[in-house]
Amino acid sequence: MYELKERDKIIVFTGPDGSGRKSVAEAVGQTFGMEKVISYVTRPPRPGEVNGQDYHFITHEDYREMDDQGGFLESVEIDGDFYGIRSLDIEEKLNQHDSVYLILNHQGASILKSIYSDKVIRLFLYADRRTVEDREQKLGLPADVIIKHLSHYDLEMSYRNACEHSFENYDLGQTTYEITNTLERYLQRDLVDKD
Ligand SMILES: Nc1ncnc2c1ncn2[C@@H]1O[C@H](COP(=O)(O)OP(=O)(O)OP(=O)(O)O)[C@@H](O)[C@H]1O
Ligand SMILES: Nc1nc2c(ncn2[C@@H]2O[C@H](COP(=O)(O)O)[C@@H](O)[C@H]2O)c(=O)[nH]1
Repeated sequence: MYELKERDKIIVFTGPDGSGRKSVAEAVGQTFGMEKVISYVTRPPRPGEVNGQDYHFITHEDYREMDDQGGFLESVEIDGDFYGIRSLDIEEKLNQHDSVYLILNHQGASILKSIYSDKVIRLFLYADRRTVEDREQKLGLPADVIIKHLSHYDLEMSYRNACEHSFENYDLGQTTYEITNTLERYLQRDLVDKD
């Protein structure tokens, strides 16, 4: 396990699919100059997804090989595919920055918390089921993907109280503002509040 520095923080965005984790994480990441740790996944890319940006898309064989070599800090199976975060990626990014962010389901969030305890801040985002379904339809996700995502909705929602902070996300600007203020307390970058 990589030994974290005093100031290091790992920010985990979690919550149901379609709650807006990616949108908020990207905005907040830019504000704080935080880099995203990109997951490895065995599922094929969806239209518009870019290898190395959204995920590292790899074969089941390559994933198994990396896993056998102890390459993953956390690894989970979701709907028949494997998703994992490589230990080396966290190490390399934290060598360059004091904080990184990840977007994980509740299992991944829980594993990271159990490894790095108070270095991990879990931010739970949510919106009601109908809203996340509408968003995913507007985004053009295939129907079978939306059905899979919605099948996890209740379980992901039940993780809310375990997280350090939770935010309903209906107004993207407002959510981003609230999360920025919350993270500033941990990251202490002396951001000026212009509102
Ligand atoms: N507050 C909001 N109001 C309206 N649309 C939003 C809001 N937040 C996010 N969205 C939109 O909802 C869609 C899903 O958002 P996003 O991809 O950020 O969610 P996610 O939680 O990362 O889900 P997924 O894992 O399915 O990508 C995107 O089209 C995004 O632009
Ligand atoms: N525990 C982990 N969860 C991950 C990881 N990478 C992504 N995810 C989450 O999986 C679901 C499904 O994602 P999709 O892109 O296939 O729809 C979603 O909630 C992601 O946030 C990971 O490395 N570990």
